[in-house]
Amino acid sequence: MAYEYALVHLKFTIPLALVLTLLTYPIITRVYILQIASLVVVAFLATLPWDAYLIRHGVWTYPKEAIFGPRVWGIPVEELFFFVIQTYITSCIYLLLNKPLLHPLYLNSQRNPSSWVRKMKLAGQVVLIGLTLFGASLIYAGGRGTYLGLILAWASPFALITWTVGGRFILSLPWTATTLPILLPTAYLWLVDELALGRGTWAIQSGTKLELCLFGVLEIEEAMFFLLTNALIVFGLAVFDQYLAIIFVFPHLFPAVPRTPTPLMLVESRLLDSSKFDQERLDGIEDAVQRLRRKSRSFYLANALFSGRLRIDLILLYSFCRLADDLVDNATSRAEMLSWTSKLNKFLVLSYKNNENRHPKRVTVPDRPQDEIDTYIDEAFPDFARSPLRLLPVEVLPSEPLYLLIEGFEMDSKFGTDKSSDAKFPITDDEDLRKYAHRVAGTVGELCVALILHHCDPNMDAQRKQMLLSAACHMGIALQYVNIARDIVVDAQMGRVYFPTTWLKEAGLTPEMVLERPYGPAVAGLRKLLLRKAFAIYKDARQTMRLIPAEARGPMIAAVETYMEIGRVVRETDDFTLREGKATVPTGRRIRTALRALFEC
Ligand SMILES: CC(C)=CCC/C(C)=C/CC/C(C)=C/CC/C(C)=C/[C@@H]1[C@@H](COP(=O)(O)OP(=O)(O)O)[C@]1(C)CC/C=C(\C)CC/C=C(\C)CCC=C(C)C
Repeated sequence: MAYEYALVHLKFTIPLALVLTLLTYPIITRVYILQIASLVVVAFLATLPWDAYLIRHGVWTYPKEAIFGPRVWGIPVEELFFFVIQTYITSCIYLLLNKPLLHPLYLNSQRNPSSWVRKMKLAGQVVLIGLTLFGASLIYAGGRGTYLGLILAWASPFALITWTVGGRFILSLPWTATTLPILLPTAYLWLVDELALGRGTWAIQSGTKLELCLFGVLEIEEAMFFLLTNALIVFGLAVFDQYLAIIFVFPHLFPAVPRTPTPLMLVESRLLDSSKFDQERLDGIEDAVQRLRRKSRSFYLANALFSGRLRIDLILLYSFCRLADDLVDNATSRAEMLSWTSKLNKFLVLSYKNNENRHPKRVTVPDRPQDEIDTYIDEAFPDFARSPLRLLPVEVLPSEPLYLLIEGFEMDSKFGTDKSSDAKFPITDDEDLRKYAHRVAGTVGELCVALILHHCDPNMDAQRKQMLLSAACHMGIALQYVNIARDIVVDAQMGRVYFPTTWLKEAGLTPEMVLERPYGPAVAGLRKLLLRKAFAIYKDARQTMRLIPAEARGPMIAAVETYMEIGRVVRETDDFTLREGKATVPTGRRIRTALRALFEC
């Protein structure tokens, strides 16, 4: 029996902790490890004296034969371990449920809280003050309310502090990010507690408890203990995430953020007046996330795997790329296409010419004077284009790939031009195809790597950096080939045929024939040829992804693999189905692909 309590850990808490470790391992970051570690220390120090008091006053008792002996301040080491493992379990569940969220999007409640948020925050404070006073009164009265009083009088003040500091943010998060990570571990630990109480592993001394059970032999006080302590853990993590979100999302407030924000930065973030928040930036990031969600399931899923400022900058880069591509694709004439590419080029010229000017302005507060670039954006672009342009992180992106990206769109503008010129189908041979793919996608890979290096390893040696940039460029080409292979029908409807004219000739086709009938055995053969090339390029570049800095490696591999899965689906899909338009990867397969990528990297 000496190991009865230890067996509770071996059977119930440690296995769950191991499973959660496996699940969170691919997405956990250094920042999050520090968050959990800090919380474990706080939980340990806050619980130790309280626990020792309960044991010294006989509220909690442990049969000698249930524990294997060593105690700290009279607390069995198995109990001390419980503080740690409960905090760890609840923290991992919180991480898994919060990872998909981009926490900066929930900062609006700091500056413009809804009346509901205000009222609920106040209500929470009133309830927690009430619980504290009620707990104190139960302790004062002594007797059967003692245990419940000790729980309430100890946990409620800590909950009141975290709720006061983070209540608006907590209330603005989805309930799946706050209530669920409280209830799931609480329910699990209720069951564990009920079993342990039933087996006599530990006991609550009669005369100190209300003799009420939630179910079975689970005392109401024990149920309240686990509910309140898990709420404390989640509130604490949410407060951390609130301050981290402020640090990561406002470069004008925190221009240089180390890979792990310092405690001083967290304090600065806490003391910041929310009037200094750049609301235009928050709204622009929200707009970018919606654009990502609407336009790319692959990259929307993958983006959730990234963290910190890198995640935000990748979303902003995507938003710019997608905006530029849509402006050109939605144009109704070549002249309009070229008008957009010309305006985008001028935007880049102004941004990079004024980069030094832009840089200070980009880091100033939102009421910055309209500068040359902002004025140009307002004059030359529609409303929906303004935030993707304004928020492009030009200060950390090389300009050349962006200019080449626009050149790629200029190649798109040649499709469908006047019948006489052969420019009607600008992809005449393999070289044109490769050049086009390099411009619209290889450049994107280079830009992604530039962001990764800036945020994760700014001092990477030149040779390794060059290897990454080259591989990223090739990987972008591979993804573009997949995109073309999938979108033959869709592209034909836009008057575009990306198969090189030389390929078509060899297959006995002309571009006009593909426009007329973008399916059938000959087209399927060309699609297979293009996918073979895509996977050959992918295979070479894929090896180099191991050089990506660790915290971005898994997520980036997941982004690439979920996109290449489109190519695998297209390879498996019969021509008739493809005729109906884009082949898509079922969400479950997409998620499995991303998880496999995360666990294999
Ligand atoms: C996680 C995250 C948010 C990543 C963002 C990646 C990014 C910035 C993508 C922008 C893609 C884009 C819209 C480019 C404009 C031109 C275009 C449309 C290119 C085609 C993309 C398709 O995007 P989307 O899914 O929105 O459109 P469809 O629904 O498919 O029509 C392309 C297929 C090219 C995409 C190319 C890349 C994302 C670069 C790939 C390379 C890397 C990520 C680098 C990998 C690193 C190494 C070392 C190999």
